[in-house]
Amino acid sequence: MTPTRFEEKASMSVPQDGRTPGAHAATAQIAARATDVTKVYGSGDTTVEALKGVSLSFAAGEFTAIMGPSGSGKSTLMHCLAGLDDATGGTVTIGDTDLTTLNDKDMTRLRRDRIGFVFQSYNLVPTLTARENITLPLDIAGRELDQEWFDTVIGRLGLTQRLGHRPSELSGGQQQRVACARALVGKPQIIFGDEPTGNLDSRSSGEVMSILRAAVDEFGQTVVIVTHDPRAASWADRVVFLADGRIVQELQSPSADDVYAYMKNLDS
Ligand SMILES: Nc1ncnc2c1ncn2[C@@H]1O[C@H](COP(=O)(O)OP(=O)(O)OP(=O)(O)O)[C@@H](O)[C@H]1O
Repeated sequence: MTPTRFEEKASMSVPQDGRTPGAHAATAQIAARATDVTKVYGSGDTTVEALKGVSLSFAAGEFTAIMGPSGSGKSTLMHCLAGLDDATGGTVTIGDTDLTTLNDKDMTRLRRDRIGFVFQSYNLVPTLTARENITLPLDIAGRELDQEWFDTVIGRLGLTQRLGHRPSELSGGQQQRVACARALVGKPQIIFGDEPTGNLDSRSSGEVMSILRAAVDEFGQTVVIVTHDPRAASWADRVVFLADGRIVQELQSPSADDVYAYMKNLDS
């Protein structure tokens, strides 16, 4: 991503938590960083080296897609970045916070307050309405809802008429939009998506990707997703490819065809 493009995006972003777009561009350059991250599962004969020294930075206001063959370490990397799993070696930072220094309580608080998640399986609470699902993380944290921001997000996601519905009364695409709203309303520094379009048809998939794109372009957030879908990846500013636990390539603003061609190359 060129600096010009970043500055353009930062100037369009909505101020958050008192930050101005200018300050966003000037100070919050790196939203997350992995430095020489390793991850080993098991021991002895069953040892699996899932990550073999991954170093990667995520600029604030940037949209990154992580791709690679099955078993290449994508989910492991995302889980380590998001504090859902511990790295075996190396460091992971969210903003200025080194995750390896946090105890369980502080880690839970960081995940709750500074990270948004969108999962393939939506992870909505079936007994709660869409509105209750969206505000649940804030309710648990005892944080006040920013009603204006809530209305902006809900309007942008086309959920205004669906807030009273339970997940079973919503389509898959609508459920994933509720999950996106849940990730956005708390204004987290960074949103992680683990195959957020994995269960969706191409239309719903496009809707969800356009929302994540808007989270970056209009709301100034940072988004990192894991995906197998070249079309989904083409919404990102850059696509990072993993193979066998290592980063093997990065493409800047690729088309779906570029991504597809590189994946074929990687498979062969
Ligand atoms: N809990 C675990 N215990 C042991 N091995 C694991 C565990 N989780 C992942 N692995 C192994 O680590 C490697 C990387 O797995 P990971 O799920 O990160 O890959 P991935 O690229 O996300 O794959 P996929 O695209 O199939 O979801 C694989 O060899 C996998 O079998």
